[in-house]
Amino acid sequence: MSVTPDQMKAFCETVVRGREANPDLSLNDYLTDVPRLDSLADLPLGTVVLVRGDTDAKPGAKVGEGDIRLRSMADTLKYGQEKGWVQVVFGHIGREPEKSLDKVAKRLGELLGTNIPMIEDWLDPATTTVTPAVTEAIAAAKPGDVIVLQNTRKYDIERVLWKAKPEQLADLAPQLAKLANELAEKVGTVYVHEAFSAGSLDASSVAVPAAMKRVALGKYAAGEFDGPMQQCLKAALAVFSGIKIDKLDDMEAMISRGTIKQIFASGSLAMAIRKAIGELDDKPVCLGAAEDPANSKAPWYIPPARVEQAKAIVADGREKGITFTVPCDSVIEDGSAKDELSPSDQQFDIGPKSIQHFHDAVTKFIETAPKGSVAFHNGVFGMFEDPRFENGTKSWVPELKRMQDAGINVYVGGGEGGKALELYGEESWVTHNFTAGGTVLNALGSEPVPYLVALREAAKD
Ligand SMILES: Nc1ncnc2c1ncn2[C@@H]1O[C@H](COP(=O)(O)OP(=O)(O)OP(=O)(O)O)[C@@H](O)[C@H]1O
Ligand SMILES: O=C(O)[C@H](O)COP(=O)(O)O
Repeated sequence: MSVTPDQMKAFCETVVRGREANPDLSLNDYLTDVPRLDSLADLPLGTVVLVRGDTDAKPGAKVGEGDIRLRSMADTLKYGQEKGWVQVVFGHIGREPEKSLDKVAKRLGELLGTNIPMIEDWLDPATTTVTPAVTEAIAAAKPGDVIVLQNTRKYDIERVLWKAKPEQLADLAPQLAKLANELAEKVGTVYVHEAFSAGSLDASSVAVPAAMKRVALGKYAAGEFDGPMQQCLKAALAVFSGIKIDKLDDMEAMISRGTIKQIFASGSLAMAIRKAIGELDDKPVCLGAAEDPANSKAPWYIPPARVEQAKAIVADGREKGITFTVPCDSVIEDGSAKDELSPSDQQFDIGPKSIQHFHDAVTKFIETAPKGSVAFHNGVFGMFEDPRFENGTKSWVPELKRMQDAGINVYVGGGEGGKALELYGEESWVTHNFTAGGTVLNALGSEPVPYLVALREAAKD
């Protein structure tokens, strides 16, 4: 089966438009429609299977170090090995095109107890043609072998959909169709997605499935959606922090599901909520440099429209009986803490009063929430990579343990929040720490997970 440019355009439109394309579909609708790995059980020995892997990892010296995403792929790859498939794993590492998957291939080999070759140049970017190195390696492979293709982001085509508007898709579709058809023709027409964290609009995860005869979601990714994610859909407390202001959209979507009783907002994005509460309660709040239009390009800039959105969230939330807990002081550039920011101050962390405020709010949540309630945490409370601004995050992590010790089920949405847990606490302090930040927010929030949209579309035919 090959995909025409027009079909690719329509396929990518559905993925790029996301919720707008299918406003009535929930996460669970996507999960119902996407086939699972077991649906491929009938594939014969020697079938070549393209596996979009969770290769964005930093394997350390020993197994267990920096390779959680690679270990998460092991069950799916072992299943393929037992079936005697030839599995061709491809995926990205980091954002820089020159980064290499060499250590990833080596660690995957250690995990599977086999030698895994990596093909350095697998695509001719000038013609979007799969190279003979790939066809030769596949021809030489034995049933059960695994082959890794170098970092997909090495080739520009991988990232063309990232910022694409629907009206640009007609121009992009021919080359995307060529890529998908080349892989289908020269590698194989069976595609398994086992990259839970690959939430971007990468060609390998959202365009390539369009040319595939059979697609399936890998065992680990399916387990994360079917298990912990289902619990998070029932969260009573959601903690949103970090710098990405668009997390307000996800907060809104989580609230609309009706289970949230409390929102804690911290980090830079909390400033929008803090200002919104100030305006609603007639107690004006200055956000300092974060609301100065001169900084409108900065990632920590809070646009007026986001304050308006936050006002609507708080007003609507209060009507539903939801309480909002936000910081009441800030640590600024010189390391000092201030209750009120002046126009030139930039917030880098929450201050000591806020740390106490969140501690007290956790105490109240523990006292009032029934045992077995769910708390979901995303992000970090300050620029924690700099020791001067780590206190807010460092003091928050033990609060997760305090909740878990009190019988609350605590889920951490990966990303920087997951890193902070590793740094200031232990995995055992929470019920589950996801291996991905963006995917978890997509799944719980306002937009569907792009690869689930693509798999669902591909499975339709
Ligand atoms: N004032 C601030 N408050 C919070 N984070 C900040 C602040 N200033 C800078 N940052 C940086 O922002 C990053 C975290 O923000 P972000 O919203 O990206 O969270 P994340 O956990 O990476 O998100 P995701 O869960 O989506 O992966 C950290 O690297 C942190 O240092
Ligand atoms: O680390 C991650 O969150 C995933 O690998 C996705 O990476 P990306 O945000 O660079 O697409």
